[in-house]
Amino acid sequence: MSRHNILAPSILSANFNHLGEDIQTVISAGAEYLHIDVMDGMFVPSISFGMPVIKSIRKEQNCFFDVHLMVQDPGRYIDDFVSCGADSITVHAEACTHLHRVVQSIKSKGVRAAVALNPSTPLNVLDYVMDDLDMVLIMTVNPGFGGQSYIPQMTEKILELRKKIQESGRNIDIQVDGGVNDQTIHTVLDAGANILVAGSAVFKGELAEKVKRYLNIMKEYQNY
Ligand SMILES: O=C(CO)[C@H](O)[C@H](O)COP(=O)(O)O
Ligand SMILES: [Co+2]
Repeated sequence: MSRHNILAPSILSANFNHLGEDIQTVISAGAEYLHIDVMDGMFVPSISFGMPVIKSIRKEQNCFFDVHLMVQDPGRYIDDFVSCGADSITVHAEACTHLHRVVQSIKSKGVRAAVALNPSTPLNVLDYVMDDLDMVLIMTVNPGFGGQSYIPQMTEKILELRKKIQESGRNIDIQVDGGVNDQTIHTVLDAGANILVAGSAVFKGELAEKVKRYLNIMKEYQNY
């Protein structure tokens, strides 16, 4: 079966002194998604950035904005993130009291809907929303910071999710986020992930070279 693999560099690890140029570099090198991490200091300990920053990037960028909301009760902000340019919105199952309602709200705005699961959250919390999802995000670190190490037990979770999706005949992307780098990229692709977030591995290196190298690796897994 043919699989569309996508690289999603996370700007959390970018140098904000020249953010616009660096985004252009990774997109020109072939990255299809730009991963945008919003943190509220409540759901996760850290605070990153919000709507004004995203709006400002959107003024100069047409690429696909993959917005990862690490925000408590994200249903309050769906309209705002759609208006500032999100193409896909990911909410955490753990942050939503009414997950089904929030997913419906994202879909009703005509953008892609995704749910993220923390490492300790089981896959079955998705059972009754799966039909409405375009993507599931398996967190391979505990959310909140860039530059953490991949949690090895998450490989089994990715495998299990890929099996579930295949058996159901659904067309849902599996995204992984956290600790994707030279050492772990083959592991997550082998397990069945097809959208790879990479923050520090891309932005702390030679940007274009890293993106191209990862895209070449991902091509090897197209017919998985
Ligand atoms: O959601 C995130 C953190 O919660 C980031 O997307 C993630 O950490 C990317 O950074 P790295 O690739 O360096 O692990
Ligand atoms: Co993220």
